[in-house]
Amino acid sequence: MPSDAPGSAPRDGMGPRAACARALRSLEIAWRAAPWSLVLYSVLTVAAGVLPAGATLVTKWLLDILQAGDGAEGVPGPLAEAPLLLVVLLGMFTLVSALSEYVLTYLSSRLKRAVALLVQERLYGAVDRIAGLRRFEDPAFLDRLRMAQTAATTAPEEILGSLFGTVRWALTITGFLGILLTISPVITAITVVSALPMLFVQMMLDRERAGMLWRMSPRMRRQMFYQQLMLDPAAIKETRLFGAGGFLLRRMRGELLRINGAEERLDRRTVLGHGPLALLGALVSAGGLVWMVAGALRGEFTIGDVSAFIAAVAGVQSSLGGIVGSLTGAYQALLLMGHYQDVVSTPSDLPVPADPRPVGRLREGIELEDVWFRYTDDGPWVLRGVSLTIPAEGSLALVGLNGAGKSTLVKLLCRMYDPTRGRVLWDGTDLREMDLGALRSRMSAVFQDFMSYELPVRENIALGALEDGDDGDRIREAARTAGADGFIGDLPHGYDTMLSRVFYQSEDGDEDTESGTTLSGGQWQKLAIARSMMRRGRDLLIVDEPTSGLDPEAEREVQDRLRALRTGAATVMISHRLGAVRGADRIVVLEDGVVTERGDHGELMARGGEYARLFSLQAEGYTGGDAPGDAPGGPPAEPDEVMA
Ligand SMILES: Nc1ncnc2c1ncn2[C@@H]1O[C@H](COP(=O)(O)OP(=O)(O)OP(=O)(O)O)[C@@H](O)[C@H]1O
Repeated sequence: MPSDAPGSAPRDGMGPRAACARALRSLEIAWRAAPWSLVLYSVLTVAAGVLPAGATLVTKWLLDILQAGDGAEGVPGPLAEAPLLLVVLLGMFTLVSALSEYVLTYLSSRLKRAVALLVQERLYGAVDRIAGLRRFEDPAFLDRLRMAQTAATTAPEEILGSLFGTVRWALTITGFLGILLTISPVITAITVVSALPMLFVQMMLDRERAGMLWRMSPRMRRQMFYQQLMLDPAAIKETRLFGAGGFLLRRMRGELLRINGAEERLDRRTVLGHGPLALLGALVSAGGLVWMVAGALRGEFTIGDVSAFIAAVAGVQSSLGGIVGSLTGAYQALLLMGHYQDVVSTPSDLPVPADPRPVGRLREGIELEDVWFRYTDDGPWVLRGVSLTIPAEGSLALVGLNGAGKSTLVKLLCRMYDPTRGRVLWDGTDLREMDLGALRSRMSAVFQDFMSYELPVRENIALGALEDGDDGDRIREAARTAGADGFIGDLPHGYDTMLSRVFYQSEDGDEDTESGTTLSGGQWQKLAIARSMMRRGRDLLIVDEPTSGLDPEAEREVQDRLRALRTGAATVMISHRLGAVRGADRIVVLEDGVVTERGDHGELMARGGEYARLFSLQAEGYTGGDAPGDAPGGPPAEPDEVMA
C-alpha cells in the first residue's frame, strides 16, 4: 500500500528511513537496468573522489623536497629520494582524473537511458493495471501521477547522480581533511564547523521547495491543460471561431505567473540564506591563510604545508558545495521518487478477488439487482435501485433523457466502477468475484465518446482484438460489417493509411514526409464499430449511440448489420433515435436513475407513457405532424418508416 493513499493530504517531508529505502530502490532499479555500467560507474566515482587529495599530497611532498632536499619531513622513504617519480605520479593522477570525467559522463548517460526506460515501463505498467476509472477522476491522484511522471523522467538519474556525487565529494573531503589534520587540527575543526550551517539551511530550503512543488502541482496541470488546448486541432476549430485564443493564453500566463511567483520567493530565500554562509566560508579561508603564512614566516610550516593548506581548504569548501548540491538534488529527487513509488504500488481501484470465479460463456443473462450508484461519496445518486435483466442472446435498449444514467449503467456493466449498493450478476455470479480481464474479454463495446486513434486504419480496427491484429481478412470483415470498407478503399494507402494530420504516413519519419489523412466524424464512428466487431465469441455487445454521426443511409445499413449480429450475444443498446431501438426484445426507460417503464416497443406504445411520448415527439419531428399515422388517437408514425 502506498504510504499515503491517493486523495489524502500530501506530505512534503520524509524520514531518514524512507529516504534510505527510496535510495536503495533507485540503486536496485539501476542494477536491474544496467549492472555493468553501475559497477564501472561506482569504481570510477571512488577513483575520482580520492584523486584530488592524492594529487595535493604528492604536490606537497614535491614542494617539501624542493625546499629541504633529501631531509624533507613526512615524505615516504623511497619517494623522498626520487622526486622524478613524484612528477610522474602527479602526471598520472592528472591524466586519470581528466579521462575519468569523460568516462563518467558517458556511463552516467548510459545509466540514465537504461534507468529511464525501466522506470517509465514500470510506471505506465502500473497505471495500466488500474482497472477502473475512479482513480483517473481523482484530482489528488492526478497530482501525484504528474509528480510521478516527472520523477520517472528525472528522479532516478538525479538520485544516482547525487548518491555517487555525495560519495565522491565525501571521499574528497575526507582526503583533504586528513591532509589538513596533519597540518593543524584547529584549522581542520574550524573548517568543518563553518560548513555545517550550510548543510542545515540547504535541507530546510529543500523541504520548502518540495512543498512548493506539491502545492503548485494543480496549477502546473492547469497550465498544461491550456497549452494542450492551444495545440489541439479539435479545440483550435472552436477557439479560432470564438476568438478564445487570447483567453487561453491569459489563463496559461496567469497560472505560470503564480508558479513563477512561488519559485521566485523561494529562490530569494535561498540567496538570502546562502549569502552569509558564503561570507563565513571566505572569512575562514582568509583567516586560516593569514595564520598559515605567519606560521611559515616563523618557520613553523613548510612551503608544501602552505600549498597543501590552500588546496585543502579550497577543496573542502568546494566539495562541501558539491555535497550540498548533491544532497539537495537527492532530497528533491527522493521526495519525487516517493510519488513514483506510491503510484507504482497503487492498488487497483476495483477490489481483486483472492480466488476469482471462472467466467464462462453467458448462458442465462446479466442481472442488475437493486443497483444504486453515485460517482463520489457526497455526490448525488445517479442510479437508484435499478433492477433489470439482459437475457443472453437477447437485446435490451436503454432509453431516457440526457443525464438519466444510461451511460453510467453501461460503465457498471463493463465494471469500470462497482455499484455503491446492489449487485451486477453474470449468470448469477457477482462481477466482483470474477477475473476482470477474463470478464472484459467476453464483452465488446462502441462507447458514446469512442476513441479516434492517430494510428493507421488497420491498427484502429485491430485494437478491438489485438490477438487477431495480423489477420487481414478478419480486419476487412469487421470493416465490412461496420460499412467502413468502402471509404477505406478510397484512402491513399487503404488499410495502411495513417489517420492523423499530426504524424507522418511513415512511422519512421526519417525519409518519408508524406502527411497522414483524417476522417469525417461518421467515418471515425464506423471505424469504432469495426473495432467492436473484431472480438470473436463475445457474449455482450454494448452500443452506446452507435449511429449518431452516420448519414441516414449508413445508419440504416449499420442498424441492419447490428441487428443481424445480435444473434448469439446479449446486446445493450442506447440511442436517442428511438427508431433504432424499437426492434429490441426489451426496452427499459430510465428517468433520473430510476427504471420507470419496461416492455417491448408495442407494449410501451400501448401504455402511452414516457416512451410513447418521446417516440411520438420524434416522429412528429420527421413528419411535421403530417404523417398518416400521426392523427390524434392513431398510432404515431415511426421514424424508420418515415426515413425508409
Ligand atoms: N465521471 C463522472 N463523474 C461524476 N458525475 C458523472 C460522471 N459521469 C456522469 N456523471 C453524471 O451522472 C449523471 C448521468 O450521466 P450519464 O452519462 O450516465 O447520463 P446519460 O443518460 O448517458 O446521458 P446522455 O443521454 O446525455 O448521454 C449526469 O448527471 C452526469 O453529470
